[in-house]
Amino acid sequence: MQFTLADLETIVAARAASGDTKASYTATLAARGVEHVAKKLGEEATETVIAAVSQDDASLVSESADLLYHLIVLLQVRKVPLADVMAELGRRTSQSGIAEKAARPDASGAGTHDE
Ligand SMILES: N=c1c2ncn([C@@H]3O[C@H](COP(=O)(O)OP(=O)(O)OP(=O)(O)O)[C@@H](O)[C@H]3O)c2ncn1[C@@H]1O[C@H](COP(=O)(O)O)[C@@H](O)[C@H]1O
Repeated sequence: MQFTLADLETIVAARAASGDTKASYTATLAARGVEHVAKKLGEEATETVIAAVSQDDASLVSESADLLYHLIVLLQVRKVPLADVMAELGRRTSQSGIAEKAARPDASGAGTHDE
């Protein structure tokens, strides 16, 4: 069976709850709080961007895994279930991203999706 983000969320929740900062990187991150985890997530996002534009596929896969892991830890520290994120993504499948952006209250009708 394929490993899923929900499986990772279960592992991360258990490791964060363990408080075992000697044995668990997750526990170390969680103990340092949301601001530290958010900073790490930003660093991993930057490393993923660099891999995307200038490194090979293996590097992009590795940096993407780091990015998703740190996002799961951030959600855990904020006590936001991954299921809430998946439900939001599921809700969005009812329309295209372009239609969604045009329907926003602040949409001016000008501009493109790249802005
Ligand atoms: N998927 C991951 C995962 N991806 C990345 N990392 C860690 O994220 C860190 C990123 O490296 P960096 O160089 O950016 O950070 P660092 O310099 O090591 O750390 P800082 O001092 O900067 O905080 C490394 O220590 C990686 O080992 C992960 N650590 C844990 N997991 C998963 O979480 C599970 C539990 O891990 P522990 O909590 O460590 O038991 C593991 O079995 C994995 O399934």
